[in-house]
Amino acid sequence: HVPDAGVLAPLRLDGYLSFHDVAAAARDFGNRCSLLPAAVLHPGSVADVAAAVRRVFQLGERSPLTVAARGHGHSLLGQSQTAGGIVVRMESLGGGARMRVHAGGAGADAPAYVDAPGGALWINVLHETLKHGLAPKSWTDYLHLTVGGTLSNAGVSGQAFRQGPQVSNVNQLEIVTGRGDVVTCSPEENSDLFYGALGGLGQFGIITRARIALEPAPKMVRWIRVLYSDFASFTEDQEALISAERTFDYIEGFVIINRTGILNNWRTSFKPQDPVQASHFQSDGKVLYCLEMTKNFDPDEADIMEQEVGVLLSRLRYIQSTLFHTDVTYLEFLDRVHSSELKLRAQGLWEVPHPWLNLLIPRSTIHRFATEVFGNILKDSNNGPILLYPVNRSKWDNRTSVVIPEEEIFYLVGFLSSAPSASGHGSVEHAVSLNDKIVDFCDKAGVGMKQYLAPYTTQQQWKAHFGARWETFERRKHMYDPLAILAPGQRIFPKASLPMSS
Ligand SMILES: Cc1cc2nc3c(=O)[nH]c(=O)nc-3n(C[C@H](O)[C@H](O)[C@H](O)COP(=O)(O)OP(=O)(O)OC[C@H]3O[C@@H](n4cnc5c(N)ncnc54)[C@H](O)[C@@H]3O)c2cc1C
Repeated sequence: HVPDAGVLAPLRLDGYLSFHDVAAAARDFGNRCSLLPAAVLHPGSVADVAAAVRRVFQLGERSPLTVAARGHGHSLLGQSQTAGGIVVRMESLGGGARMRVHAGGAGADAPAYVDAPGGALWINVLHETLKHGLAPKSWTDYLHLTVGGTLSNAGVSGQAFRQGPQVSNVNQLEIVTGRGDVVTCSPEENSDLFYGALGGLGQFGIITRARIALEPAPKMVRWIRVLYSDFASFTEDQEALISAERTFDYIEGFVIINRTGILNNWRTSFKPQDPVQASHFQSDGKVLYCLEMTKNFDPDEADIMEQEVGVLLSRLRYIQSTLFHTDVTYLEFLDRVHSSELKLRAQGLWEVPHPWLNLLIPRSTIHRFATEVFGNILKDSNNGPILLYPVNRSKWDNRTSVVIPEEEIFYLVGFLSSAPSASGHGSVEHAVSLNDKIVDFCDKAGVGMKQYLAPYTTQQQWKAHFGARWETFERRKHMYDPLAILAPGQRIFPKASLPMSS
């Protein structure tokens, strides 16, 4: 049943409604789910977004129409799609011309920020702010994602241990609610909606603008990798680094099980002496752990950076012959995954299915988790990079909708699998069966895991995910999107007349 999006036709829009590109809006990065919308709205203004949502709201609960904001469509399982509804192409409002950089003044009273459209790609926010010598503080590993898309999840990368996730670095939002109202919100004004929308999986409104905190942009980056064969030393060093006062500016880590093939190494453009490809280092088939760090520096003060890095490295217990580093610009470092994307695209390997699994594991159970997962479940193979790095809970604002483990330190563990073949080890089925084993282990062993970018398909699962926070999440839904019009692809609140799809 395809509902009639023609009900939007009488609207006077600054942009336009299209019907020919519905197939493209039924795809995402996960490439495992395809829900065909009735139409795609290319908004020319925030008023267009509000008018479309308001119209659907006015149709009432008997109308099956829903509205899905689509960022860059980098969801994994249809989260930015809608079956038979309206997809709002947020990138139409994402251009640099709509960005406003406020350079701020001296002192803490006038901090710098940028007002960026919800549909702006982070790479474009970076380009725009760099013109003023400024940059956002917290990132994702990949910048071709939208502001509204990552803020609806959390936005986590190697800066989060110090700066918090991206949702901790926003001062104000402009939101179109599920009633079609345009609301400005911040910690001081409409704070319930502000915190609800951050990590809110698009459930309470469409973010049309975000005020993002800025800092002076670093010029250069010393980018360092070292290897460990011992998991305990690897994680102890990571934890010591994220807890220290004077430390690196970015700290991540990854697990190296299978060192061959572009699909296992796509995540980075780290060039000069990539340890992942360093053939001279023999590990006898053992699992290796790579600690990745950066130190920002001004080329005029490279000596100071060298000294500081030397002191920091001297406290670590990595395998001494495996220290690799390179110096790149801040922009090159932040945009590092994009060059790999281009290589994969050239080989047709970017559009393959991506059965990713992202977990947040408390510090107290990370060893048990690693023993089972890397020693047993994934002993011989993996289908893509595996990230593993700690962050501190105190940097996450617990008033947002983001769900994280209870402990002060927890790990982000990302299994970024690709499934290039229809059967065998490279298939979706194989990757999903490994993911299921990992999740199953976590449940049975009481690991205290929470999923990030969770692909749950029933409200029961979501209730378990939110735990004690479910009541607040549900209350906010009734308040801001009472007809459950928005982001139906998250499968949290089915619109009354629509069956829950999986
Ligand atoms: C290669 C790659 C690397 C990644 N690296 C990281 C990483 O390092 N850290 C990290 O945290 N995440 C990472 N992600 C995940 C990323 O945060 C999610 O894919 C997220 O969905 C953002 O993608 P998007 O902007 O394309 O949004 P979409 O996938 O289009 O949308 C995501 C969800 O948000 C909703 N939405 C979209 N725009 C808005 C808006 N303006 N207002 C309200 N709701 C909206 C959609 O309806 C959907 O439910 C990565 C993803 C990929 C593909």
